[in-house]
Amino acid sequence: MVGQLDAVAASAALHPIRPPNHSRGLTTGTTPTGNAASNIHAASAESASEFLDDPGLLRDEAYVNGKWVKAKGGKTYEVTDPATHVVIAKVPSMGAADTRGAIEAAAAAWEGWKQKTPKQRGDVLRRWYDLIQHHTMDLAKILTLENGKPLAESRGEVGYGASFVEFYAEEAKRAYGEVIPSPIPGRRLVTIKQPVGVAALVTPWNFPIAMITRKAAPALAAGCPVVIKPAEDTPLSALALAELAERAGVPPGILNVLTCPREHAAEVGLELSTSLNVRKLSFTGSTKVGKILMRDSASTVKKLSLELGGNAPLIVFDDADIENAINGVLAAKFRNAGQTCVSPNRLLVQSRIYDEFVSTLAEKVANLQVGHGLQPGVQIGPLINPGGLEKVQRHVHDAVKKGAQVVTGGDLHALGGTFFEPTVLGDCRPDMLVFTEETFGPVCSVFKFQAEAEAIEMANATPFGLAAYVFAGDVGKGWRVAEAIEAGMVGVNEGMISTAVAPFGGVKESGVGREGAKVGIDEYLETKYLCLGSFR
Ligand SMILES: NC(=O)c1ccc[n+]([C@@H]2O[C@H](COP(=O)([O-])OP(=O)(O)OC[C@H]3O[C@@H](n4cnc5c(N)ncnc54)[C@H](O)[C@@H]3O)[C@@H](O)[C@H]2O)c1
Ligand SMILES: O=CCCC(=O)O
Repeated sequence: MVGQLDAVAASAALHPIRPPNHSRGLTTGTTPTGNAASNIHAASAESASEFLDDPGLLRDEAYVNGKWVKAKGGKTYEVTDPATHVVIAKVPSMGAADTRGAIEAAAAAWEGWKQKTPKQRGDVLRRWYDLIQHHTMDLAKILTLENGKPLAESRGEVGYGASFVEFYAEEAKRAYGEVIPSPIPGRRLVTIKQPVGVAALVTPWNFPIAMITRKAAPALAAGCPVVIKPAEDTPLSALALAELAERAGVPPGILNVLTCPREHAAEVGLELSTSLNVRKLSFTGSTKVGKILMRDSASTVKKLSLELGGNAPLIVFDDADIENAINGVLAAKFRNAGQTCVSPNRLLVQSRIYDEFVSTLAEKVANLQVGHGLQPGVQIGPLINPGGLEKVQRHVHDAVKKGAQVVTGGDLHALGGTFFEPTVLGDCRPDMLVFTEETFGPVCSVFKFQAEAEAIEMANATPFGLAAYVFAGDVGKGWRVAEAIEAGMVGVNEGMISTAVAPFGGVKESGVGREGAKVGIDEYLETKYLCLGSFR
């Protein structure tokens, strides 16, 4: 089946980096240096069968109703390695008609899945979890190949993604209802939880495994079939997950994966959001697309979860443990080269420690190793695509033009392509794009503040409210500021806050609903109230 895919997948990792044409001339400094990274020979394998322990995980067809299928029109589109721009696979270019087919399959399969006991569904999820864990290394390689993040990070993401499957395998059994004391004699009032129905899951490229499992695991546990539309850049991780779901015994029609290029995303999204058969839509991605899906879903009044963009503040008070704060920044900011929705976007540092903080941070940032994610020791991979690079360049350019100081980095990396230098910008101000928009790249923008109230005001001066971070020696102050910040999640003296057992989500234009934790399964359940009369 894999055929040609074997060769391209492996050769991608052996290919020199080439700059995308339109990355030239966008920065204030040097332009890409062509194949300066021609020393990248990250994979020693000659073919995917050597590259992967289990080549069967590399699928180049979509998965609908328990079958591996092509697009109805027979067309495909190319998936590329963002580090080399080499084509690593061609997958079905699906559209509205394919989407309708997948929704119908899911709707038809629903009854059988709903009728299984929660324990039976949990057992299937447990097998899926075991398989994901068993194939960690292969899944991580596929992830790095299509997303670009360092292999160690990909392994971390596979573990993180698997933890949602494990959590909801257990949680399936705990979808409890309630017995409500009746205010009227002779009645008994109870609630039961029931699966909402077919769930459409639209996911981004930055965490191609974890963003799927964070949605699919609670949906399946609750008794909902899913139709997954992964991001166009990273369909291979989704297809590998579907392969493992099939092996785990997920019945036909219960988990479907549609692949489509960016130009078909709107028609697929419209079909998912307007279909009467789809009763739940869960989306992770930009606020712009989230608003479109929210608007279109109104026509069928769907249950919605939206995990959208952020613009996280990270506040460092002058009594903070500076080393801990810098480690927090490094951990939170540079995950996936800064392309993480909870990455701190605005570092707000109190004036007394500002200079020391900026110079120590810049020293560490300058030492981060940039390269192909499959190369040992690499800490920062490429940006996902030329569009992502252009945004980072535009933000840095705007900041410098308005008076920011480039303390380290600030330009395209010598590797060329979509690699950008890990950067620290000092003297940033609120009129800059780095303050008003999410940069989504390896850029630390540092702002100075004098007083606590000013820091809170700056932190909240955004329509977004996903994550925030506070570093303070005085725990009372850390708590007080955490309460005052408008965000769904706050790390206090901690930069790594994500875990399957805690609720993940935002306020304001960062979204609605929560994923993970025990509340995550409620997003796929309806509460039904039963009033039993005639009790004597
Ligand atoms: N809150 C979170 O949990 C979270 C997680 C990851 C990314 N994000 C946000 O996502 C953004 C970057 O990711 P992105 O570029 O993939 O976002 P995006 O919104 O462009 O794409 C996300 C998904 O939506 C699809 N899509 C695009 N247009 C669509 C349409 N009209 N209808 C239906 N689907 C459509 C894409 O194909 C992809 O699968 C950032 O703003 C980031 O903060 C948020
Ligand atoms: O980028 C979005 C998800 C990141 C996370 O779950 O920590």
